[in-house]
Amino acid sequence: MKKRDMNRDWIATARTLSEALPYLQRYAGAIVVIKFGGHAMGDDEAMDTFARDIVLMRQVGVNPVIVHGGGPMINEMLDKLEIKSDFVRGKRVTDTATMEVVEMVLSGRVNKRIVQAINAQGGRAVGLSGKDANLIFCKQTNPELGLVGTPSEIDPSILRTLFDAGVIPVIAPLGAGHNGETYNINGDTAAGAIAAALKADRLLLLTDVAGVKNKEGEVLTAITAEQIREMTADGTIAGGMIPKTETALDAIEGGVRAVVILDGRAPNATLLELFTEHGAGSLIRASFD
Ligand SMILES: Nc1ncnc2c1ncn2[C@@H]1O[C@H](COP(=O)(O)OP(=O)(O)O)[C@@H](O)[C@H]1O
Ligand SMILES: CC(=O)N[C@@H](CCC(=O)OP(=O)(O)O)C(=O)O
Repeated sequence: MKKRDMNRDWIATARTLSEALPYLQRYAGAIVVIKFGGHAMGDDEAMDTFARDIVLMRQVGVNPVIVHGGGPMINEMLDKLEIKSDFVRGKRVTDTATMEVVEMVLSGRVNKRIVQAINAQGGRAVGLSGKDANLIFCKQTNPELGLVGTPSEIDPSILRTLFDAGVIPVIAPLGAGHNGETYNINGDTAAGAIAAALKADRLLLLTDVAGVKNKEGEVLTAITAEQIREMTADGTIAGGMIPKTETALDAIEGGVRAVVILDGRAPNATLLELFTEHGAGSLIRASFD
C-alpha cells in the first residue's frame, strides 16, 4: 500500500501485531509523543486499552511521552461553576478565573487519571505539567485569547532523565510565563512543541475521528502540507481539527519525522499504527517522495 512505502524507513512490514512481535526490538530507543485528546479518552475501558498499549510500547524499548488534553472535562467543571467560555479557531479564550479551573482539571483530575491507568497496567508513569522542571515557557498567543500560550522555550532534559529511568512522562499542557503567569496551551500545540524539541520519531494525535476527512467525508490516509492549507482555507478542516493540522505542519518543520492523526478509541490504535504495515489514520510527512 502507498502509505506503507512512505513508512519503510521506520515501520515494520508486519500485517498484524502478532506478526510484528519478533521484530519489536528494532524500535528500541525510538521516541513517540502521543497526544491523548479529551474526546479520545472516552470511558474507563478506552482508558485501560490506551494504558495497556503504552505499557507494551515501553516494554519493547520505545520511549512514549503522553501529552494530554481534557477540553470536555474542563467544560464540565466550568458549567458547574457557571463560568462561560468561548472558542476561537479551536482555542479556548482564557481569563484568570478560567485559567484556575483549567489548571485544576488538567494537572489534577485528568493527569492523575492517566497516570493511575498506566501504573495499573504495570507501567511507571509520572505526571507533570509544562511548569515542572522548566519544561515549557510560553509567550501570549494573542491578546484576544487572554492566557492562551504559545511555547517559546522548551527544556526537554527532564524527559530524557525519565526515559533513562524507564518512567513514562504524562504531561498536562500548561506553561509558565516569565512574569509568574500560568498559560493554557492547546494540547495539540503542546504535544507538537515537545515532539519537535525531542526530534521525535513519531507524533501521534489521538482523537475521536478516524483521521482527516475530505469534503466527501472520506479519511485521507496521507496528506501533504499543501492539501492541509487548501482544506483549511475552504473550511473542510474546521474546529478542533485546525490546531491538529497546524501542529502537524509545525512539528514536521521542527524536525519530527512523521505525524499521524488517528482515532484513539479504536482497539490497539497506537500499536497498530506503529507496528503494522497498514498503520491507521492520516499520515503527514514533509515529503511523500
Ligand atoms: N476535515 C475534518 N476531518 C475530521 N474531523 C474534522 C474535520 N474538520 C473538523 N473536524 C472535527 O474535529 C474534531 C476533532 O477535534 P477535537 O474535538 O478538538 O478533538 P480532541 O478533543 O480529540 O482533541 C472531530 O471530532 C471533528 O468533529
Ligand atoms: C488553549 C486551549 O484551547 N486549551 C485547551 C487545553 C485542553 C485541550 O487541548 O483539550 P483537548 O485536546 O481535549 O481538546 C482547553 O482549554 O480546552
